[in-house]
Amino acid sequence: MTTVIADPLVSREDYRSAVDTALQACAAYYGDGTSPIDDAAYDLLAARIRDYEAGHPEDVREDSPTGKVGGGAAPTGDVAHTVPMLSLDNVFSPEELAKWDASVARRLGEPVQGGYVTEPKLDGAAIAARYVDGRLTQLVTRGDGSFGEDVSHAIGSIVGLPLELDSAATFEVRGEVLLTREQFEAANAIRTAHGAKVFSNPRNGTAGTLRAKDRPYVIETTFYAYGVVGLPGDTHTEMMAAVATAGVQTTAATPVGPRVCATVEEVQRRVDEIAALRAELPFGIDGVVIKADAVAEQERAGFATRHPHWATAYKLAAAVRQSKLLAVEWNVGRTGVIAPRAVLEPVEVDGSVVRYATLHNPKFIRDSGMMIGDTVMVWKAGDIIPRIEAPVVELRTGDETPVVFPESCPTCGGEIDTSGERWECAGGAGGGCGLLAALRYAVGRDQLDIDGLGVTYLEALVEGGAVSDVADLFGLTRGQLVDATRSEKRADTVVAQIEAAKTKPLNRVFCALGIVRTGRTLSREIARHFGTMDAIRAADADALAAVHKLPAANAPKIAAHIAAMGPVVDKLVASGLTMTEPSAAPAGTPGVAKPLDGEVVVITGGMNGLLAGRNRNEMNELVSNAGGTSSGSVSKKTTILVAGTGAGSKLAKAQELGTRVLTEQEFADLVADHLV
Ligand SMILES: NC(=O)c1ccc[n+]([C@@H]2O[C@H](COP(=O)([O-])OP(=O)(O)OC[C@H]3O[C@@H](n4cnc5c(N)ncnc54)[C@H](O)[C@@H]3O)[C@@H](O)[C@H]2O)c1
Ligand SMILES: [Zn+2]
Repeated sequence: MTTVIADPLVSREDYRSAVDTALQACAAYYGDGTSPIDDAAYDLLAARIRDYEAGHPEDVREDSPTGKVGGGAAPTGDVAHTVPMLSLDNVFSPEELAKWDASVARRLGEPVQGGYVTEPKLDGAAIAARYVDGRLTQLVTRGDGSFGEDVSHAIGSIVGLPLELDSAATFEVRGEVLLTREQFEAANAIRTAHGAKVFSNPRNGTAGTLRAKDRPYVIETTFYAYGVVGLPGDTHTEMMAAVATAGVQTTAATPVGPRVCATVEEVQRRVDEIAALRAELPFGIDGVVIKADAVAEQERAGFATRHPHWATAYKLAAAVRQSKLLAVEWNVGRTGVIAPRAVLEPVEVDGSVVRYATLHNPKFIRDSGMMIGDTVMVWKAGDIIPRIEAPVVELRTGDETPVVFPESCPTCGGEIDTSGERWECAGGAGGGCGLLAALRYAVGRDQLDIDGLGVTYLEALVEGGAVSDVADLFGLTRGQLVDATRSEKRADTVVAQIEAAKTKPLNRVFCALGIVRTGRTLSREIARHFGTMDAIRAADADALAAVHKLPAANAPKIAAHIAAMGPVVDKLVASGLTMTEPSAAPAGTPGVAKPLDGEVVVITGGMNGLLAGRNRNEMNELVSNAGGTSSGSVSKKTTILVAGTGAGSKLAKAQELGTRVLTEQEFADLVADHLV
């Protein structure tokens, strides 16, 4: 594909190559919707071609797109249209609108008497839907205006086009098939799940979807009627009302639905109104269509080859433009989410200059296959944040480079939690950029177990400023919790859970601090080793390195983080949390003998009876409290295997090695003193 020529065409070669480019663009645009150039680029190209042709009539190619529906290159089928399906003329300003109004008056020999009806110019694909005796029998694309393709395979997947009407009417309704913003999101999720390329914008997705056969999945689209052949009526308005009565969807119920205007000034006001509503609509529009309402006046005004004289499209600023992806920035939000943002070559979209677009999350970047240097289509969704979806791979030059993903938090340099779709800073636990992640961890079942505080509620508390570290959870009032959870009942649950959290042993409290390089197991070891929070805080790196299982290399980082958390710990102490470990065996003091001293225990299968409902971590905690060491896999070192229900390969292995096997009941008896 040659690139678009920005300068006027001077040579015959330039002209011929411009026509080739335009034809290829049209074939792709009306075909599977994958045109590599945006509408503004196409319109410029088409204007250059028109200008050249005006000055060089002898050079005009027969297949030139000028004056043809679909540029003469849209895929056409073999279904003849009952009445031609035409394109629309354009106006871009109040002056041009006034001129157009004057041209209609000239053709009529007097100003329009029946008024103009304004409708949204829906941005999808035109289609004719044929109802015979009340049943939807055939769908036909616009094609070249005279012949279209049969796309009846799409019947049943288009909202707004019922399979059967209430009456046995026979008529052909015309309108636009489109993907609403919601359907677009759903479509791309389905495409991603099937390993297919995401659609770059709703319009592209519609064209591709309509003509695609044999897809292993169904993509739902929406239809809005804007014309009808075969229903009686003296005005466009009356006929569209009849379409709606028959049960086919029109735009009447949308905020931008049809309105009859007596004067061209009134039309202009409605255009401005629709332009202002554009961003909030559930579907994309690229203009306002203005039609003489009276059928008699339409007939008198007549048709050009490509468009009717009695209608025009007032184009709004382009909502989809192409640009280049210059870089990807990674920003850490207040809740610790590390969000990618596209830096774009500045481009005007829907009337404003766009420099950045959202990229949602790392998975989105991977799924779209985007590279730095790629050409991308930029558009505005319902919100005003500009978006890009997929790169135009046809325009790659080979100089594109992969997007680089961060390996540490761009703000604090801490670790990144990449386990979810959204990446989060896991570095600054207890505050800073990882706050939300830290809080979620702290309230987890294996830490403070305040599971009534789901992420949404935590977010609300953080956003509202009520919580800025883990300790703040213990200062929350019932009122604040009612506000955050929007429920008295939920708030009471949380109040009780917060109260219960105060009785959790030191290992849980320590674990909730989210100290770097420590997890549940190490938190238990540390709590057991030191016995009290004071002793932990007094420990230096060397003292920490003496803890069982704690790698000496990590000790300095852990010590530093514990020190940094001092103020939070002070607040926790003040709130009355437990700062001692019941089963602690402080170094040097000979502990009381415990049932699992020296044992290496593997737990497998589901727990019942006295142990019912304990998850793996709680079982490990129990083993640890009873003096043993737990392990995840059976080896020669294993001394006890606890076989719960459904124990499988681990049990077989233990039997093979001659390891002592205990039932859950036997194990429960053994550690009975430590069951709480
Ligand atoms: N990017 C590309 O490669 C490329 C190629 C070809 C054309 N285009 C773009 O397509 C446009 C011209 O194409 P066109 O002739 O298909 O369409 P058009 O924009 O000139 O308008 C005609 C179409 O508008 C639609 N429409 C929506 N709402 C309507 C309503 N209420 N009443 C009547 N019609 C309504 C219908 O589908 C109808 O076929 C230009 O904007 C051009 O830039 C782009
Ligand atoms: Zn961070």
